[in-house]
Amino acid sequence: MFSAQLREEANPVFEAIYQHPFVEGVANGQVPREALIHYVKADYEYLTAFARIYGLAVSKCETREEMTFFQSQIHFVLHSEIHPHNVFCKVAGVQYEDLQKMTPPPAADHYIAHMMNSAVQGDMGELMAALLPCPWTYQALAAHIIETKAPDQSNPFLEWIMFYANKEEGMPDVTAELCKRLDKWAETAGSAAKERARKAFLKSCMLEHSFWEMATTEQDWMVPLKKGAAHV
Ligand SMILES: Cc1ncc(CO)c(N)n1
Repeated sequence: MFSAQLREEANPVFEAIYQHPFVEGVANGQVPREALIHYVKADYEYLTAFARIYGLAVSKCETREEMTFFQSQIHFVLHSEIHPHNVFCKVAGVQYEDLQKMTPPPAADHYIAHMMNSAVQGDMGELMAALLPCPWTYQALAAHIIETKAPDQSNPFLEWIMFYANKEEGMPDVTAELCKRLDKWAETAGSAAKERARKAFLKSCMLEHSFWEMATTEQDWMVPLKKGAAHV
């Protein structure tokens, strides 16, 4: 299966994500407050972009069944994913509303631009391949935390972990859905198209890792502008 091949090739990136200090901090129930805040600020912008990209996906669908899937994902990103953000806000002791106006730092900006580019320039396979590491790496890292740490109520991130591990009632398995659709696409796609999808997938995996690093180091643009001014 195409998706299984991609997953195999990306394995070093998945392993690096499991070992990233931010992810280990979630596993151990301790992440620096500033890193949590930086993450939520950037991820709010990232998920807004993600919803737009799912909108572009809707515009490329051939069938209503596909449209229904992507529109349900828009709803998931805009509404359900508020929950894990609120878990981080609660631990950091901040109001979610106060974190909703960031200019995405370079790594987040790069990831957003890569997904947008794949959606605009690519076919449906490339688009899905660029989007897939988002649910897949989170589901995998959450499953890895459960397996290795068996977190309980003493971990303040427990609900975050359970959310992304897909342990909540009625949660759709987005990773499985996207894999199924990507594999179906790959059955008839040519080798050049599959190569573009492969590259888009691997780059998104790398950018997932960069995103954790961006949060941990509180990455920002190099030159500060006047306070409150947005970067271009
Ligand atoms: C950067 C990033 N990747 C994946 C997810 C999971 O949806 C998220 N919220 N943010």
